Amino acid sequence: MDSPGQASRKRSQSRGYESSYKKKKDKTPLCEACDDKVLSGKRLCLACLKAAAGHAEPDPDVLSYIRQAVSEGLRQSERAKKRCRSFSPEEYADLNSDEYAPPHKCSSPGPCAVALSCFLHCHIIFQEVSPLSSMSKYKLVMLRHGEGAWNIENRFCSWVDQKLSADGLKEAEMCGKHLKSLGFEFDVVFTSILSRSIQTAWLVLQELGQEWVPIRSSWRLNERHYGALIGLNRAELALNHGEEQVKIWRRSYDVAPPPIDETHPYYQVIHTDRRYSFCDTQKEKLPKSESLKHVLERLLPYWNDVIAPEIKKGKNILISAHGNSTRALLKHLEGISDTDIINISLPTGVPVLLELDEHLHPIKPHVFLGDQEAIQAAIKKVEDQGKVKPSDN
Ligand SMILES: O=C(O)[C@@H](COP(=O)(O)O)OP(=O)(O)O
Repeated sequence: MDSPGQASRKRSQSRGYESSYKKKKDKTPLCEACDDKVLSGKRLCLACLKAAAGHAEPDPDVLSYIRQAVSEGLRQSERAKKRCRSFSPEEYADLNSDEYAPPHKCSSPGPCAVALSCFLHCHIIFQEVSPLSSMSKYKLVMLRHGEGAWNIENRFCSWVDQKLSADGLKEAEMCGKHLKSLGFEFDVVFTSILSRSIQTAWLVLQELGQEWVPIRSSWRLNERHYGALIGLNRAELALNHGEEQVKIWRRSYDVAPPPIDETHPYYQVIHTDRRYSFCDTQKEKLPKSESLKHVLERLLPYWNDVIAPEIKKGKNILISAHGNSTRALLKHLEGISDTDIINISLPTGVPVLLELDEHLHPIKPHVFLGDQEAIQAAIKKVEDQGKVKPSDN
């Protein structure tokens, strides 16, 4: 007797992928990759889900289904995530999720294996089903600069032009070495106009032996303007305003901190800085405080008009920017929801790889390159910056 996987393989092979994919549009309760019964409210039967996750030998038809579902799922991320959350505990148990614990912090409220049905947040499907990688047309590497002097002091640095710390210099060099070991070659590097992002780009290119690669800098890739919070210590703010408020200021999508005004100790330093005289926006119109939404709004024209066309020409791009400008771009490209973006923090000096199809839609979730355990620890450290220090209690 055929196993469920074999049965589904035979059925989908005899029928062809096209017809099974069309079923999705008819909203039939059958598996979208074969004719088997689906798990309640799911798009695939258990056999196909397992095959997709690498539990069983992947079926070419299932793979080709997943390829399309991935790009559609990413475009319709809100809908896909709702499905993900409706996975029942029995279904989850059946998928033997322990074995497939995610290598990253998944924002799904349940165990990450639930994401098997939404093709969005879980790396498993994408990492284990290797043929998917052949869909990648462009590889975009993004980077939060190496540690800056004020990162160590736990102060909001934002538009204050701090240089890299000694560790930050090492992080940038290590990042370059790592990218070299992976064989990356860049054609253009984009940075903000803040020194820490430019210095990081220099060091990365130096380690790669690609110093000749042009660097293009724009204020539109600058870190978020943190308004009146600039220069303040996050842990002290958490003590005075509560950790929740600090998290809202740092990670919410559409809440901007109070604006900076002329009485602020760093107002003159920032707003009379010569570099802002040559932006594509009048100096007076530059922000005095920004939410992540504002960052995305000022970054998008640069992405659409300058960066994306370079990628489409086939150039390999590195973006050496900041925690929040990178988060904004990731949110846009991956269709991350306003609520899920709250749970994403980026460590310093760690390259983030995003593989894109010809329309610049990601074909799988972003991946942090490097030692996953160390990266998770670094992310936690960034998150903890907004908490009260035990000794301050
Ligand atoms: O402005 C800053 O201090 C940090 C971000 O701070 P958080 O959003 O992590 O609090 O930006 P970056 O170091 O990436 O330039």
